[in-house]
Parts: sequence; structure tokens; C-alpha cells
Amino acid sequence: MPLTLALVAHDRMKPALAEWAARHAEELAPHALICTATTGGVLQDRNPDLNVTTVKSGPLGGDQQIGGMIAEGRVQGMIFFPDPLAPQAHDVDVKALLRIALVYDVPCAFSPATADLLVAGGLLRR
Ligand SMILES: O=C(CO)COP(=O)(O)O
Repeated sequence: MPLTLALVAHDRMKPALAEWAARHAEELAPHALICTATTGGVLQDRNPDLNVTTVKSGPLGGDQQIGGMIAEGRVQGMIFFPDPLAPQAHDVDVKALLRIALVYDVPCAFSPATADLLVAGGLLRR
């Protein structure tokens, strides 16, 4: 059954997320990908065949929108590459998104290596 997956990255990590998605394009193809606005644009440019829907940009409420979807049980996995070296104006929203993903035990990965392990562990074959 197709899943809804959240794919989000901070600016300097967007190329890494787009590359990760390209490497897994075949496995991601059947699933609905929900992205914050800028991430979704970069992802779709690099992977035009993927099924990408966007919410608002993270600093403008997009992280909160995805958090709301998680609370409603509408997201089955999240790949989020945060920038570990840059402060974020909307840090409280980022923390809230991570917290709500933990509350609902949504499988999450925060780096390419762990995202690879989620896929290898069968996330996309459920
Ligand atoms: O800020 C973000 C995640 O915290 C992502 O938002 P954008 O994809 O719009 O850059």
C-alpha cells in the first residue's frame, strides 16, 4: 500500500536529500512525498518523476503543517536532514516536529546513512 512520507531538509542539506531520493527513486516512486516548499522544489527538480506535494516553507509554518499531519496519523515515515552547523530562526518548530514524530513513533532518519538503513529495513515495502 502506498505510504505518505515526509521529506524535509535545511538549506545546506537539500542537495544531499535530493541525491538520496535519486538513489532511491525506484523505491520512492509508489509513495506520496510531502515536503516543505523549498525542499520540495529542489527534490522535484532533481527527481521530476517522484510524487511530491508541498506545504509551506519550514520557517513559514511548513514544519508545523507536517507535524499536524503526523498527529492525524497521515504520515508513515520521515526523512529530515537538519543542518547541524547552522542555527535556524524557526528552531522551536523544528523541535516540535521532531517531538511529535517521537510521540507517534513515526520511523525517522536524520542523515543519508540512517535513511539508507530505514529503506534497507523495509520501510518502503510495508
Ligand atoms: O525549514 C525547513 C525545515 O525545518 C524546511 O523548509 P524549506 O524546505 O521550505 O526550506
